[in-house]
Amino acid sequence: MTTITVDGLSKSYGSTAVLAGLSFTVESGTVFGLLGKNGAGKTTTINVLTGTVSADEGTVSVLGLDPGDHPQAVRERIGVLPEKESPPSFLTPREYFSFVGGVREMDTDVVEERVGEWTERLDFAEKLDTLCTDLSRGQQQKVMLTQAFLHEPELVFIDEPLANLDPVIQERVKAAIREFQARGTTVVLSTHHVEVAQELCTQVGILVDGAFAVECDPRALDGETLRDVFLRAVGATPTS
Ligand SMILES: Nc1ncnc2c1ncn2[C@@H]1O[C@H](COP(=O)(O)OP(=O)(O)OP(=O)(O)O)[C@@H](O)[C@H]1O
Repeated sequence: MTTITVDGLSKSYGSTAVLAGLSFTVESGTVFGLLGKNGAGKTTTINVLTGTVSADEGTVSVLGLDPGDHPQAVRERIGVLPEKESPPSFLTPREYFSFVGGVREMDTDVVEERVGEWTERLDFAEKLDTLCTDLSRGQQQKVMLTQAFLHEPELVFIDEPLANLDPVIQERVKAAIREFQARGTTVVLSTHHVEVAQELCTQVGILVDGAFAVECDPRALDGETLRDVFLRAVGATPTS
């Protein structure tokens, strides 16, 4: 089943063309990696797919819906961890998850059970009643990851999943992403960590000049690393 279809997507901010005829599809159960240099348009692509930024041209379908026409319906069915986002400073993680569970119309015992699973997985149970403003950057990232997966959506968008996390927790997040993928969840992640993308993703697209210069399955590279493919795609010379 196809979860995302993008056809001829273009987006400019004023005179700055960011996306120019971007086309791709994402099948269900894929971990799709969006790669590209700073400013290549990864966040813009995610924003269009999640209905927070409108497309100038092209057609976009997410879970069978056009996020430009039905942003709320799309957002109800997806999980998102946006770039540079922090949990509300004035709430504790427990209060925030309760709020998110309410918006997601989840039963309180289901929220509690999932929060229990995630706090154990990411090792932050002792911080559940600390104001988010007093959490470290990594602890805030743990809270944001938890909220993105809390309602176990069929599609999750994550901008830099491993940002600020220590190596132990990074491994646990990777394991969680693989576990959700095995259950059929589709994950779209944007990252600068090409080694992580090579490890986790079943499909990647490298954005150059507003479209994918390369689209590949990083598990099927012929004796090359994804880093080499990336450097070549963006016009830099791979190191040996
Ligand atoms: N709201 C906006 N108004 C004007 N320009 C914007 C806006 N949002 C993004 N841009 C510009 O669009 C381009 C693409 O930005 P975007 O955040 O999508 O890139 P990115 O690939 O996610 O970058 P990075 O890897 O640095 O996070 C950049 O040149 C950015 O300055």
